[in-house]
Amino acid sequence: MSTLVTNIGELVTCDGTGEGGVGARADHALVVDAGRIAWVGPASSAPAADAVIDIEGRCVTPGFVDSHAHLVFAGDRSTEFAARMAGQVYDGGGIGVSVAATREAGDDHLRAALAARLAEMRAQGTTTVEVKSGYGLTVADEERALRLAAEVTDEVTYLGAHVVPAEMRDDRAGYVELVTGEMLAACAPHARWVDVFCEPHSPHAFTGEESREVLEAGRAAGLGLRVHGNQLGHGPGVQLACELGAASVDHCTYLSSADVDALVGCAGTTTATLLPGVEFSTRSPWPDARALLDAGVSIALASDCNPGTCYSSSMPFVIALAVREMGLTPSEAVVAATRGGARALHRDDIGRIEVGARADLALLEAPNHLHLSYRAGVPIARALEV
Ligand SMILES: N=CN[C@@H](CCC(=O)O)C(=O)O
Ligand SMILES: [Zn+2]
Repeated sequence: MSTLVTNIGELVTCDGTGEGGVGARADHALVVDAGRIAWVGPASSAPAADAVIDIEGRCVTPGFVDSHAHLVFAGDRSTEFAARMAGQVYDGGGIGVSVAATREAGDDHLRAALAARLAEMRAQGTTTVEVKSGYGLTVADEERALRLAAEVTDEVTYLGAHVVPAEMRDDRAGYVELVTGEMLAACAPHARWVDVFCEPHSPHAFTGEESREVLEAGRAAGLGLRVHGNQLGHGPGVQLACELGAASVDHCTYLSSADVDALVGCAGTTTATLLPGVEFSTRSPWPDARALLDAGVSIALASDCNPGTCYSSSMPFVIALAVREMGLTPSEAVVAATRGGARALHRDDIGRIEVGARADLALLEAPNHLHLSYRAGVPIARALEV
């Protein structure tokens, strides 16, 4: 069955044309057939279809592609957030609190919590989300998290190397061996990606050499690579991600000029995924997204929704922060949250509204996409059901 979506005041195609590549078109329409975009053009020349949706002059964008989220967890760390707002520094230690609560939780509880978080995201315009494990850290608990994640998304990431769990603190090498051996074997069948928290500034996370072991083992098991890098200070994460051909290196809060050069050099493969909700929730410095874009780095914006460093699932919030604090124009921020996220997942069927792409759409209660940052905090975006 075909559906004509018409009377779109502004259609944001993210097709690479126009300011920031946003490809905004006035008075457009599109046709959806079998879940794909079958036609795009001026509303006045739209073909007939089996059904019609009148958008009444509002704005339609690609659904947001949230390429970094940790959604399988139990427990609450709001007091940790409050302590940080009072000056406490984040070092990854709180992850252990979520690990303990998640191990305790039953499958039904975790499944329901995951579904609620996904519904919250969809209600704010997100139509694709990557989901990581990382709060289990035993073979059975990591396998369970990935199995649950695979029930709701194709973008599933094995993050057994989130931190060294408390019970193995005195045997880091043993934990890396587990992550790259038995745990990987149990988890790889459920996952598309492997990720590692490469952070020498955290006593809980992994060094550059440990991270390399994790990534190389994941790649040998057929997984694509992602890296948490350069979050808490300067470090090897970005260089490692570029060297190994990771799809994405995420955070990039502290970058040297050599890191930026490396990201420019690997922009065809590796996207720098910026997570401004984390800078907001940890009182960290803002990455200079403007400088990265001007240098030729491939950038994306994602929520990093997680119980520790950013318990916000809102891509509009991320867009507003990137505009207000990181130097992106409103158009560039929308592109980074859609087509940029798709690039970070090595996908070209999402994040854009062009013939052949998936019909994953967001509707704005607004005449144009500038309102996403102009009306920060107002719930104007939602996924459009076609
Ligand atoms: N930095 C590592 N992992 C998460 C935080 C996890 C947590 O604190 O629970 C992040 O992306 O910021
Ligand atoms: Zn993360």
